[in-house]
Amino acid sequence: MMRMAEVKQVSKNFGARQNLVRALNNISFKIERGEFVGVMGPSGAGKTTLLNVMSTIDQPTMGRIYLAGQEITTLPERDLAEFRRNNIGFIFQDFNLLPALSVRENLVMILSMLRLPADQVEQRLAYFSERLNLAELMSRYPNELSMGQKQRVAAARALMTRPQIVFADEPTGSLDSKSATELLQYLATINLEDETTIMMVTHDAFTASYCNRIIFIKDGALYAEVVRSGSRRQFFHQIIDMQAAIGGGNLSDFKNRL
Ligand SMILES: Nc1ncnc2c1ncn2[C@@H]1O[C@H](COP(=O)(O)OP(=O)(O)OP(=O)(O)O)[C@@H](O)[C@H]1O
Repeated sequence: MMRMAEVKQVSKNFGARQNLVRALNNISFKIERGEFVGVMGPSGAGKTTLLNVMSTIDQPTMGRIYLAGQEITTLPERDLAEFRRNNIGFIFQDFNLLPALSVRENLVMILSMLRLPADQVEQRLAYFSERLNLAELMSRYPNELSMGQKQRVAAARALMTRPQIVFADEPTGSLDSKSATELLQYLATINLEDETTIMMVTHDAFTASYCNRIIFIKDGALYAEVVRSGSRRQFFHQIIDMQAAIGGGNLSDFKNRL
């Protein structure tokens, strides 16, 4: 297997002196090509920070990060923009759809940056429109979409460029359970069929059970890993058990208030 990502002794601090927050504390791990990795842990553990530094949105305070064999922590901004465009897909909570453009135009704009021939643009639009059930939404504008519909458009936009790695932050957070399951099945399919590597932050054990491996972080450091070996149902229960062990989740928040 080829290495898709490597995080080497990465730390990220916010603020200074008495306001210093160590969001990531000397964390190291690897992701192989084709893995579907979940990131879980209590609120404030550093999950989003980890996703941001790995996806080139933010810079670590210390340490090195490699994506697809390229060290991204030393790339100048100009090269980073191109690296991002060619290699990375983002499915984030604020959908970043351009309000003045229709859904179709939002999607075409992403593809036009890849300078694909027109027939391939149409082909990909058709493929993703069908996969993510967007046909009826194509001529609408973002403010005419529900949260779940926006999330589907955002997912299509992230996947259309056929990135090597997709970073997703709570990608099913705004979806009803049927749409959430569909999106997860779709992510699992492109992970299997296209060997797209996926790294996904989630609080939800059901969502996480679609991954092959879960990295649990606590206080900015690696706490444990759970690798799927049996059925998704068994994996789901392993994830629940680890969530209980790590604490600080919703359940313990609830208990603390009793
Ligand atoms: N821009 C920032 N400035 C200051 N502190 C920050 C900033 N971003 C994050 N932090 C702090 O860093 C720590 C890690 O935050 P992060 O958002 O990565 O956690 P998380 O695990 O994603 O949490 P949640 O599950 O609640 O979304 C927290 O203590 C947070 O308050």
